[in-house]
Amino acid sequence: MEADMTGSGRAMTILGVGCGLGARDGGCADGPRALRRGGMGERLRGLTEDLHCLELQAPLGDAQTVIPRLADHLATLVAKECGRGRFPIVIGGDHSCAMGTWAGLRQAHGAAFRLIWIDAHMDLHTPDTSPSGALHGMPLACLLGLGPPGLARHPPVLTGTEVTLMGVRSWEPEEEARTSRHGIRVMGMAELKRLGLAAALAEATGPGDFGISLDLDAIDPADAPGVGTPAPGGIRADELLDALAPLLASPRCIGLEIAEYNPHHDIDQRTAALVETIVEAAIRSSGDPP
Ligand SMILES: NC(=[NH2+])NCCC[C@H](N)C(=O)O
Repeated sequence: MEADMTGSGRAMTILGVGCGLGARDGGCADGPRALRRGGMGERLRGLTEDLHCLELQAPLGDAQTVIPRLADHLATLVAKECGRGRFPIVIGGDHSCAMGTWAGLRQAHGAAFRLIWIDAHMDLHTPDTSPSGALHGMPLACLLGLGPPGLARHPPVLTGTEVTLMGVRSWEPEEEARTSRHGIRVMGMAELKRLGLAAALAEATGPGDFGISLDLDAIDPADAPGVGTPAPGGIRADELLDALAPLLASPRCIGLEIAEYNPHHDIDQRTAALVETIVEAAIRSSGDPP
């Protein structure tokens, strides 16, 4: 992807995806709107000459019908923005948005890329293994081509060996079996502590292009309470920010996704502020030399 350099960094497009149908607690459907009403877009526009903000809202309907369509729509938009040389930042909504984000990037990005999936959960279910039936527990499986027609991506967007799962601490046995079967590298909290987050991320990204999918529940609930499926013992927000900022500055970073912001559970706008800080880091660093 050719970056469109406009003095203050590369051109960026924020795509909000107002959908919570994939989660049991659907409050994350209000995430993008809450961020917009809180003034995030305006503040970020003050930092860069070239920021576009788009927002998709899930129509009424059942998850099985709406989510595959929304994913296709999002994929088309992401591919279009990338094709124009713009860096895509997708903000969920529940994590099922990943089915669209990375399909779009696969469509638009000529070369192979690795995906860093930072999450408390593995999101590797298919409908026959899921304990909840919730589609936000399935997006990574769908990207690997698993699951029923309509949900599974064909051809697969990624192979397991292109994916690293980071920060996971809540999963079902069938998901763990899939990580081994598909050769997915898993870095749990103990390994992140041992390696240090920056070194772990460097290993996960490898030498080539990469994308980042951040489920906010990867972060410790003390720092990011505004999520629907919190899991104790997560990554501390300041450590994540420190480790993530240089990656977001890298020209090898082809896209960023931040999912699961649920304003109804947020405390003192803590999670909203964190989302904004991460996006701000992506914008500020984009002017840095490679
Ligand atoms: N993206 C998420 N927050 N996923 C949570 C999934 C939780 C659980 N593994 C399930 O499938 O129901």
